[in-house]
Amino acid sequence: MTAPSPLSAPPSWAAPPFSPPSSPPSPTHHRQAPPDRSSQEMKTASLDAYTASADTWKAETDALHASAETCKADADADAEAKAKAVARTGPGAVALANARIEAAFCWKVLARASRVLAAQPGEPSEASKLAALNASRAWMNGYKGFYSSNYVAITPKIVNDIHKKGGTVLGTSRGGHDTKKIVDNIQDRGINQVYIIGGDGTQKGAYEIFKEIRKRGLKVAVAGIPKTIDNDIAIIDKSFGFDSAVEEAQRAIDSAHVEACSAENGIGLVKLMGRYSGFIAMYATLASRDVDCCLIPESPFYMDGEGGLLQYIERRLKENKHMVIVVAEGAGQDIIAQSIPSSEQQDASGNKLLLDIGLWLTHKIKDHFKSKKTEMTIKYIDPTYMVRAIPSNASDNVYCTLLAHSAIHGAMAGYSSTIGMVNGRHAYIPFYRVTSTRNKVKITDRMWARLLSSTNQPSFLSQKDVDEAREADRLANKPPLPAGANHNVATAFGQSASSSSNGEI
Ligand SMILES: Nc1ncnc2c1ncn2[C@@H]1O[C@H](COP(=O)(O)OP(=O)(O)OP(=O)(O)O)[C@@H](O)[C@H]1O
Ligand SMILES: O=P(O)(O)OC[C@H]1O[C@](O)(CO)[C@@H](O)[C@@H]1O
Repeated sequence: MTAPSPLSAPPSWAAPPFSPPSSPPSPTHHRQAPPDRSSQEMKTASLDAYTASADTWKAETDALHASAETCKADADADAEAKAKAVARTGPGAVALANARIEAAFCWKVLARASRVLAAQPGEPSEASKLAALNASRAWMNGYKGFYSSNYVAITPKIVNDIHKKGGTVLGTSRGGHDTKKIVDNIQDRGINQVYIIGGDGTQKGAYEIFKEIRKRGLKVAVAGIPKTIDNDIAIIDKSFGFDSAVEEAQRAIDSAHVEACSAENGIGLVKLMGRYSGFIAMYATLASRDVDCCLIPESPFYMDGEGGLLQYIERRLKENKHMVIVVAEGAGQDIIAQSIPSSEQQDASGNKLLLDIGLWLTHKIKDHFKSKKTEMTIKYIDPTYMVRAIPSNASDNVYCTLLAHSAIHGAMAGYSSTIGMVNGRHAYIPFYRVTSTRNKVKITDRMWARLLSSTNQPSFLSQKDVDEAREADRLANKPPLPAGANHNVATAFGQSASSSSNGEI
């Protein structure tokens, strides 16, 4: 499809074509009339002369205008031909075609919207164009909002200061992703761009919507915007919300440190969110520098015996008289399952519910020191939703703005993808790359080594564990093959596969 045809009439902002003044300009000099002719004759003669010259001017101007139009048309045709030539050969062929489809489609939408809004045929007026573009809508309370409640119109005024509030003005929910109902709603309402904001599960839901839209041949761009405090979304450097959560988690660790220092053999124990990844615990520990032990799901540990956690706690209290332990909520699930039958319960989205490692550790440590008849005081802090309910910080506010800009640019050009920062640059990432694996802390990477040197904790790992972890990382980061990839692509893909820089920020 070619780019939308230029407007038939010049755009309203174009200056009207020059036209000479209807009444001849007053002469800039006064000639003395000869005494023998009547002044009226003279006036008529001079008026005729000016009218004739004005007509000449108009004719010349019209001719100039006509040639300008011709030149412009030639220039447009030339540019179009050049663009086509580039598009046929250059890598931008798909992007240009998409852009044209999108642009043509947008004009149609705008024209339709203007007819509705301004009840007038023909090209959209400026006001109706603006109104149509402003017809942004938000579906409330997550995916089920597409079909269980009406949308709300959002305007610049409504969203003006939402970045200063915690939580989400759109509301959220788990479960309720009915792909058919969602896409039916999108199709029935003539929506051509959908922006979906959320964590790894949300991105998976966005991918399902994209596949259904593609199957139906709809011209709808789907933009997935990653947002979760867990930072567990693959490929991207970090997720929006992560920095704010780390900042708040550090405050909980500071409180645990104060309490631990205020008691004989005081232990401050903090449990932090992050679901099955330990990024919040790792980065809050590095930020705080008052932590003696950080336990995350990705780094197994054991309690008893030589090199175990209880032995380390005893040693640390002897050295320092107090200590701070940070535990990610997903850590130690294998150990707890040995004493508490794993519930296998799930939330509405299918996420496995975690057993409470914080309470379990608190009781285990208390029982241990009681059995040793050693004085010890443990203060357990579980900030839970406080880490998530805070307004986003400055770093996340800027990141969020850039994500929004990138998402809109991509959707307006017709792309469907997850948007995110990869190695410091914003990128459009195919949904299947983001949804095929989860971002987890790599305990063989430098960042975890930096943590171990910061806390001086034992790695709780044998060489066998480290080798197994390296192999698991390698396999987890081998990019999945695109659907239907042939042998050559598979080989090429295998060669180009490089481990993503997850976990390093
Ligand atoms: N594989 C999937 N296919 C379709 N929809 C999914 C899938 N996984 C999750 N969803 C839907 O995406 C929405 C959000 O998922 P979930 O509750 O797991 O939160 P999330 O996006 O992972 O965010 P967070 O990790 O911060 O909790 C839910 O409505 C859920 O039903
Ligand atoms: O809000 P809910 O359903 O209690 O879920 C809590 C989970 O959500 C998150 O905050 C974000 O995924 C996790 O860190 C946490 O485990």
